[in-house]
Amino acid sequence: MLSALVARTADGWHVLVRHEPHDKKADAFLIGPSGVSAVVICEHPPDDATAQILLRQAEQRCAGIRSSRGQVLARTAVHLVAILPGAHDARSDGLYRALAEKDIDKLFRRDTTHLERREVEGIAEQARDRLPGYLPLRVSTTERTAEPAGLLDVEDLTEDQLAAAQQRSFESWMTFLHPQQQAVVTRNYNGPARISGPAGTGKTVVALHRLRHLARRSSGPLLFTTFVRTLPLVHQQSFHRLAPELGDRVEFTNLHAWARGFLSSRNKEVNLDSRRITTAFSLAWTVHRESLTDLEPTHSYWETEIDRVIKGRGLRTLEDYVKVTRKGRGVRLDSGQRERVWRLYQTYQHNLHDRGLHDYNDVLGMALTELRREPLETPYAAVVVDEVQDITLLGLRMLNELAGDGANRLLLVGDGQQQVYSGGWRLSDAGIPVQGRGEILRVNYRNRAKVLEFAQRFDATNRVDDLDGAAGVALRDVESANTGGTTRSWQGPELELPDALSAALRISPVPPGQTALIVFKQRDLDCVASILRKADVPFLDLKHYQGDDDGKVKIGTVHRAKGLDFQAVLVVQFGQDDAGGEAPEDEARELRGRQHLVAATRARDFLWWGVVESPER
Ligand SMILES: Nc1ncnc2c1ncn2[C@@H]1O[C@H](COP(=O)(O)OP(=O)(O)OP(=O)(O)O)[C@@H](O)[C@H]1O
Repeated sequence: MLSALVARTADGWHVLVRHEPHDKKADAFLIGPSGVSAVVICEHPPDDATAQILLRQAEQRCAGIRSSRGQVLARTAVHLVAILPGAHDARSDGLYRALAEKDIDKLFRRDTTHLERREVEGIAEQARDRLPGYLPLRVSTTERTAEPAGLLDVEDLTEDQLAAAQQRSFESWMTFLHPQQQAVVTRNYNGPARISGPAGTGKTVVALHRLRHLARRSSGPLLFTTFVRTLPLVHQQSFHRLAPELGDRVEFTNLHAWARGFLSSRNKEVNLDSRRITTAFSLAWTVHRESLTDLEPTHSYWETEIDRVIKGRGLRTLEDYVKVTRKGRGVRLDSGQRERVWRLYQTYQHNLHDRGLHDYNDVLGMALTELRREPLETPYAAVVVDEVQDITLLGLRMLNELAGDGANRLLLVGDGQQQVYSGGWRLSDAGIPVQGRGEILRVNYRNRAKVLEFAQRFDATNRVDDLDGAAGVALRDVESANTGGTTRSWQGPELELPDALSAALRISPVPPGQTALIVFKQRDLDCVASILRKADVPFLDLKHYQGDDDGKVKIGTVHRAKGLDFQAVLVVQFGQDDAGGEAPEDEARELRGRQHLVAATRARDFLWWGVVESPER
């Protein structure tokens, strides 16, 4: 059995085998481009207590292994694998991956590799010192046949390949973490906790490792959720690679889908129809337009007021609305003016009710009420919320109720600087106390230096909030972990945009499948989609993106792109009125700055920024 593992050393894997068998220690350690695995070979699958001991031992033995960049081997990156020689089939149990002998090849699958050769060599060398009692075994190098699978020899690389190899190290987060990231992954929080920090500092990476850490120490389901529909699916793919043994124990779903599924499980009917909701609002606007246009003529400003302030904060009475601080809203309203807005809200509510409709806030409100009436039968061991800055206060209250009280149950991850919707709150407004349990990550790992420098120009000088009213860290103050990168700018009339985009795709060193084209409004998306179609460039709307590399350029608005990253990003900004142009100028400018910052920080290596001079279409 071990010989099957040792045979892989010809392909650049390292195997360290115990001198003497011991039922509470791993039989071998396997180190390769997929990371580090402690391997036990046993007739029967280990029970939980034994698996926990094996895992802890392996984690402790490997603790302190470092990468050449000074990162530490994540405790959560050590896998436990049980090989069952007699079994026909084996099921993973959450603590370890179980494999029948015939399935051993799964350990070496190329799609699980994420470390470069020098990183593997570095780990193996340090592991030898940390694993007394284990002997490194190798097949003789003369038996070496093929080039190591998934590994590259630096001397043999052309410049292009070298660039490609550098990209791959972006996945090393599956094995190596910054010491601060590592600390947050395993820290014990005696209540709700919060991770904030500027774009690209690894907040999601930490959240995924933490999920694995918590799953290893608990039973029952765990939940990862965000506001954006497709984001959880993309992160789910990464998580399955990080923690294949956990199968579906961690649920990845967006907030509203979760709420709807939950309500349906309680036989509560939800009637959510975006088109009809818009009509309900438009009809209300027709009635109240005259009383509000002197304050602000664009109806979407008031639509946002209802969505993010009145309903989003769960306000029930005019008295509450008069008292509330409308953080981030540009139009100041005295109590008489708020009364006028309230009437618009009441008519809108009336219209929804008449049509038997629910809007997005209603769904969250209903789920909150239902959870308060009767909590989940099987509570989540932990709830992790990503991109929390764009969730409404009502959504936060629901999540807090869902997670329940207790240590390590609720983790909120976000960055106030990346808020792409208007309206603001503090976590304490939702009754979520995080004092003493707030972490700020400060090292940007995603963006190459030139890209980061470009993105920092969108960093407003305003004070950055840590999501709870205290000072946070802005993108301009982030430490950069990468060098290099390329940025290009273009400005011209719309007529020349097709040629400019084609040229951008041509000069980009990155394949189309790793490239995203980001705009700021839905109508701009239609425009760039039509350009790509005419140029025969295959593309996929980010609405349907689930993390696969299908060779197509991904296109979408910044609202869809947030939380994601791509090797190359092309941004098309139409004129100066891109973001939330409906709001009064200060608010619009701030929102626009944040949206630009989010768009620019999606790029890892190559960023092209195009400004279309004439917005007329
Ligand atoms: N420890 C690490 N080692 C190597 N790369 C890392 C590490 N942590 C993060 N990264 C890289 O940085 C990228 C960004 O990480 P992540 O998405 O977790 O950041 P974020 O703070 O959530 O970003 P944003 O707020 O912009 O969505 C990852 O895709 C990964 O490539």
